[in-house]
Amino acid sequence: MTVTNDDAARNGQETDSPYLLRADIDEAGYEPGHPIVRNVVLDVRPGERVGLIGPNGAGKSTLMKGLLGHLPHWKAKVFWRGEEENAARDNAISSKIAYIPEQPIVYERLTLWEHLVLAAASSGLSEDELNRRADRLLRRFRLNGFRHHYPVKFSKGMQQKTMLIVGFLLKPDLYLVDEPFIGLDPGAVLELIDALEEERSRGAAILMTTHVLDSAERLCDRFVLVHDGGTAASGTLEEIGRMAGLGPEARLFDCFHRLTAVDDEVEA
Ligand SMILES: Nc1ncnc2c1ncn2[C@@H]1O[C@H](COP(=O)(O)OP(=O)(O)OP(=O)(O)O)[C@@H](O)[C@H]1O
Repeated sequence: MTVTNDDAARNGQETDSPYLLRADIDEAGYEPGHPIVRNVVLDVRPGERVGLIGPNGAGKSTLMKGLLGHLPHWKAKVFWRGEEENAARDNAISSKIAYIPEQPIVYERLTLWEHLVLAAASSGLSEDELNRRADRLLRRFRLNGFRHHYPVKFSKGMQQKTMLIVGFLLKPDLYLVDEPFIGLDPGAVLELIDALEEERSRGAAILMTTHVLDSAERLCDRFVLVHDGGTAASGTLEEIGRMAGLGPEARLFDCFHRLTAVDDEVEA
């Protein structure tokens, strides 16, 4: 089933764009001729939280890699505040984005504090600002006692918190967050939701993938559902509920199942 609100808006001729980021993606994949997803529009306004959802293997992480300029096959027009990004400028928008990957990536020989110093240096953050922001984040995510420990020896959840702290430290315009909830303890999930809400009220936008649909429903203003190599639905929960034929009160979980239902019967 394919229902989308975006078809009329695919010409990319925007002026005075309300969007912080808008990507009209023709094809995204790992080799030419084998796109993983086609014809997807991803857009996010300042202060908006958009949930990118879809079944395993639908291409959510692939789309995020494309936005970051890390994908070998990427046929897309990307607009930042209405201005088209020049593909020749590699990673042109990545300096405005904090990417929090699904699999934590930590440097083997750096302590947690050294990770923060490195991130601060690469984005021109002053020492005072680093100390002030880092102190609050380390306390918030309960890693204050681990400043001088090596994240490579942390648990998965602690490594994930390290990635979150590095991302929040930089206060970017846009957060790309790939499956933030799995692996965090319940207290950390609440802190994450609060931290994202603080960032949203500052005007930062959030594009996140997740399978934790009750948290997504609570947090996100709008959703893009990727399935079968394209956009299966996009809009607010109310709009998606209507598209799924479930009405405006529908839960995201039920919409997801309705819109991604497999036609073929599973053989016994
Ligand atoms: N480095 C790669 N090279 C080739 N194919 C890849 C690579 N990474 C992912 N894929 C393929 O791209 C498809 C989409 O993968 P992707 O990780 O984007 O899915 P996803 O929607 O994020 O899934 P999940 O919900 O399981 O995290 C899958 O078929 C996967 O096998």
